[in-house]
Amino acid sequence: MKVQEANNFTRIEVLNPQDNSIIGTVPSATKEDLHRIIEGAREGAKTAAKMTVHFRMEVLNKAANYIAENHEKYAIMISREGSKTIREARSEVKRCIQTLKISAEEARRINGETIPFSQSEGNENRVGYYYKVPIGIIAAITPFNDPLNLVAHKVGPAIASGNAIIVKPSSATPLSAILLAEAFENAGLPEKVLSIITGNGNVIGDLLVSHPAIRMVSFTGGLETGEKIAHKVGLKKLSMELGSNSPVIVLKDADLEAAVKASVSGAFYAAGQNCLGVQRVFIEEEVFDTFSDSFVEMTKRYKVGDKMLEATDMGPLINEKEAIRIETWVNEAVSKGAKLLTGGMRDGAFYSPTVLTEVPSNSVIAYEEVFGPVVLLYSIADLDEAIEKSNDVNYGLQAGIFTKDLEKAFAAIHKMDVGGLMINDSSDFRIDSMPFGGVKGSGLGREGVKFAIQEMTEPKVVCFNLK
Ligand SMILES: NC(=O)c1ccc[n+]([C@@H]2O[C@H](COP(=O)([O-])OP(=O)(O)OC[C@H]3O[C@@H](n4cnc5c(N)ncnc54)[C@H](O)[C@@H]3O)[C@@H](O)[C@H]2O)c1
Repeated sequence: MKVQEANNFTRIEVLNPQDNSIIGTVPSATKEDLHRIIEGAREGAKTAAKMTVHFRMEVLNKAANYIAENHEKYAIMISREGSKTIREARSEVKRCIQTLKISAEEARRINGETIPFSQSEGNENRVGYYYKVPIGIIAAITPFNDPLNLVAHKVGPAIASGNAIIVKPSSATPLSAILLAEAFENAGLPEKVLSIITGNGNVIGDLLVSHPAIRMVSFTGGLETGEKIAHKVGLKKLSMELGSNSPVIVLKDADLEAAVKASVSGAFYAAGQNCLGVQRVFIEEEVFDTFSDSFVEMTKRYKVGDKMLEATDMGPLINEKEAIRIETWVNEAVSKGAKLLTGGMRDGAFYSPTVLTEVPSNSVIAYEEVFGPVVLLYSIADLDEAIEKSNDVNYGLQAGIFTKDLEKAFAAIHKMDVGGLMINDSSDFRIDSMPFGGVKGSGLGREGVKFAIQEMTEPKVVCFNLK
């Protein structure tokens, strides 16, 4: 399970986005390095398929326990190389431990069933069953924003189902993935079942996703990258966890205080660099002013600053380039007539929590994924208008609705084009065992351990002719 030892001497610097200090370096793999890793993974796949279920469970639990024992080391790494505050990083470590423990539990539930052959005339003398087999080698490509738990969401299910896996983490945050590999090494996972390859997606990406030895590509990242990869993979399984610009609907009968609190935290968690982050809030006009005033007041109380301080609520963007992109999008909306209620200030990679209203529909920020700390508030006449506007984008990951009216909640359940709808919670709600994924430009397939395992296995049919 060695982290790749690259043949070349080119290294990628991993920077702390807050001050651009160098935290470490990782190899920038070449295609030759990747060929070597894939050859190793072929052996790893044979080893993985032979691992008994109790051994897989033991390894997953041991890795989870190792992370729990070294909790703070993992949290500090997530926070230093990424953009999460130390408090946010600690909660990601907790979730990663959960993800691995759930993977251990699910390993024992990977089963098949008997097939009633006698339903088909002439087959009364046949008996048989199907069971689930691993698919072989999985390529996992992961983004920067949850650098530990999103990797665990691919590695945990892959090991639980007896597969080998090659992880290519984001070059901005590869060190947390390497620490995850350390936990598995410590837990006794055999060599080459898990490999980590670091490098530029544009250099090694095509080969990784199109290589015939890879039987599944499990990607989490942006829509544009996802589409590029989808064109390259060829005949293999594909799972795509992409972005969104998640809506939350607030009806006039809602508990407004709860709606404001959940929407603010859903919008600014990880400085808005969250695929489930609240981007668009549709508020019934009767309560718009009350909601908006309270939302802006709570936003103004957010403490932005040093990620490592306990008191900090929000850290920087992953780099200055991202902060500049967000600034440009906000300025474009304002130049087209949007009203800036608070925020809109940039300082290096930091961008202040920002609230906009009256955003014209032709502003980029109205329909693209902002992936930053910016929320758009809309006044709407009724639920129908909110649903129509929520659905009128190319994304559909998760959404939220705040109402006490069951009938209206069910109308939203039936009509919203999303992978998950949270009633009286923001779009940002997730636990690691629930099915997770989107429709439209938000993705293909589902994660959430049990569901990832389904994607990573194939049913194999066995049929006995007893005649
Ligand atoms: N749905 C989800 O579960 C989920 C979770 C987190 C993040 N995301 C999405 O991820 C995006 C932010 O992350 P990001 O900026 O790291 O995404 P990104 O698409 O820029 O990069 C994701 C990964 O793809 C790699 N990559 C880039 N070009 C490649 C290529 N040509 N071939 C193969 N790999 C390539 C990158 O190196 C990185 O490891 C947002 O859009 C966010 O919504 C989705």
